[in-house]
Amino acid sequence: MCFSSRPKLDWRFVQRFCRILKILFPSWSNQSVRMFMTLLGVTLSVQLVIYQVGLIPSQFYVVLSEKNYGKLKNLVLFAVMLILINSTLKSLDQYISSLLYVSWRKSLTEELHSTYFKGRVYYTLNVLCKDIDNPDQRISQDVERLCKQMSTMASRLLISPFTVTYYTYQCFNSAGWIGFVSIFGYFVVGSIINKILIGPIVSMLVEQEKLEGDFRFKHMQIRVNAESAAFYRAGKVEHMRTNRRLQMLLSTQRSLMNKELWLYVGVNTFDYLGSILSYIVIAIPIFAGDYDGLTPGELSALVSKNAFVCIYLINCFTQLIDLSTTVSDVAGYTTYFIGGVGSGKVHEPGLERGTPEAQRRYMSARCPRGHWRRPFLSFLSLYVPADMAFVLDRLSYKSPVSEELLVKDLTLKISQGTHMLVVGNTGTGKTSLLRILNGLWEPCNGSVEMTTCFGPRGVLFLPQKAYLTDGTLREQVIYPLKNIYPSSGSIDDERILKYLELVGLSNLLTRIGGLDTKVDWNWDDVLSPGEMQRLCFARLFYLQPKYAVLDEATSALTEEAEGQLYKACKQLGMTLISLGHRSTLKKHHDIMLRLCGGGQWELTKLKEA
Ligand SMILES: Nc1ncnc2c1ncn2[C@@H]1O[C@H](COP(=O)(O)OP(=O)(O)OP(=O)(O)O)[C@@H](O)[C@H]1O
Repeated sequence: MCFSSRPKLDWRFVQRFCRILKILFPSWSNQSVRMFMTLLGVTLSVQLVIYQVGLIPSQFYVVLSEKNYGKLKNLVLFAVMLILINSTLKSLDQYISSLLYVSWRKSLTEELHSTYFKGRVYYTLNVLCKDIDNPDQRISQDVERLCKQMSTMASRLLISPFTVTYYTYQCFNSAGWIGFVSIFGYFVVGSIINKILIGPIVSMLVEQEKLEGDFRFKHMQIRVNAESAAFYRAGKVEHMRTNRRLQMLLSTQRSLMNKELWLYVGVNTFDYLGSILSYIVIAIPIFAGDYDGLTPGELSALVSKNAFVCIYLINCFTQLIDLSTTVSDVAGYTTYFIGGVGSGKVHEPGLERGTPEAQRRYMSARCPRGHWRRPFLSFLSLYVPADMAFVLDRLSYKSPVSEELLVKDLTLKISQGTHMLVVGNTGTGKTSLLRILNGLWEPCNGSVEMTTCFGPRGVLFLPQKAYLTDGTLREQVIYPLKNIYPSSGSIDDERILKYLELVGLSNLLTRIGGLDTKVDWNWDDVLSPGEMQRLCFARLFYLQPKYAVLDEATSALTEEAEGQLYKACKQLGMTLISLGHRSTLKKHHDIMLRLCGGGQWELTKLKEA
């Protein structure tokens, strides 16, 4: 599922929001539910205390007009006590809200992570499906904002029906039905104006979020490629380009602020008119003579109480309006992303083939040897012998953005012991063939079947860009395994050291200070491209797959080093499928697949069997 339209407040939105609620409250016994219930209790108590605090000024009017010293003393003590209780409860409310925020952020982010890293969703979202901008920002920043907003607003929203009913009743008591109707009418008018003013702001907020992400991404791009940029002495151009992104962001922010100005005028007018309205609604029964029998002190107390009740009722309504703004602003887009991605229904080419069985096998790295294996994608009804890695049948494929076929009707079997070299001009689709074999892209026609598993003892891909993750040297070597072998395993240490030596990186160990030394640098910044490629080969030797697919994996090495590494691969029993431009690669392979462009290809023998 790729996202193609902007978020709307519709039925789909409600469904997605419910999905989020399910993640936040997975079961009744869940810690979040308990915390939320406590928060609800505390918020309710705060409301009760606030009501008492709100009545204090009116009581002061009475006591002061009576000049009663004894009552004044008691009232002061009562007021101080209420204020202490109020501040304690409010602080508790804030504290529980913060805890709830952390707990919700954990649940929501972990849920998103589990979908994002499932299969190859992260690849699909970042490379193939461009309809979601900056997924990283959605996961890190938007989730944070949504959880913060919800933890502060949710409990208040839930108790708002009670507070609204109670204060409506109080307002009706002191100012009659005119008071209640005027305030309700005022709220309706305020909401309509608010809705009109907020309309253009929502879409602009979404745009601003996108530009914010783009600006941050530009800085990240420079951070990751600082050395390359420095070689080009690209400071000036990068300065200009980064400033351009900043300008775009700031100009959107400025337009947003211009539009927000009218919203602020509306909101502030609404707030201050509300306080005057409270006096107008009490003025009506006073002028009508309903309270003629009251003393000036009692009348002041009534006006004060009525002002508090009316203003608080307006405040309750204002909170509801604020919440609708929050929902359409932050939650709108975030829910769109979280509800959509979190549902785990992002279309992912090849996932059917790789998941869940293949993924499990890939990560657990326990591929049985010497068995007949069931194909992942069963276009053949027969079982395929275990000495075969891929069966391609009239396979045609193209790039996702083009209609032109890169390769047409390719039929081929890749079997154990037959090393294959794939060559061809730039852009003829060599790496794309690997994407198809790996299930990252879908073929247009024909079929491709992987008849062995991913990972150790199956197939391992070394991509064109050597990828080093964060972590220790050991973690680089055992990648993508997580912790199959305990870090204290000495046998494992011996193997790792042996392979580091074999690829000519023993000095790295001395430099870093050990296999498990924690590093805080980015490996890409401290290793040369050749060292990175060598480290990837150490990884390959450590994992010892039956089939190694190498995409220009030796391009940064000398021919001599390349020869040594290929020899070591073969000694370890690997069958090689290589992509590359160097003619020296031919001698390490048995067959050669040449991609000629325009869908054409040819297969030739390099060595006699
Ligand atoms: N993610 C992508 N989205 C759209 N088009 C892509 C994507 N990746 C690659 N392409 C396009 O697909 C075509 C084949 O690319 P591929 O990477 O397979 O080339 P190649 O033969 O490996 O080239 P090289 O020898 O330079 O590595 C190219 O035209 C490329 O621009």
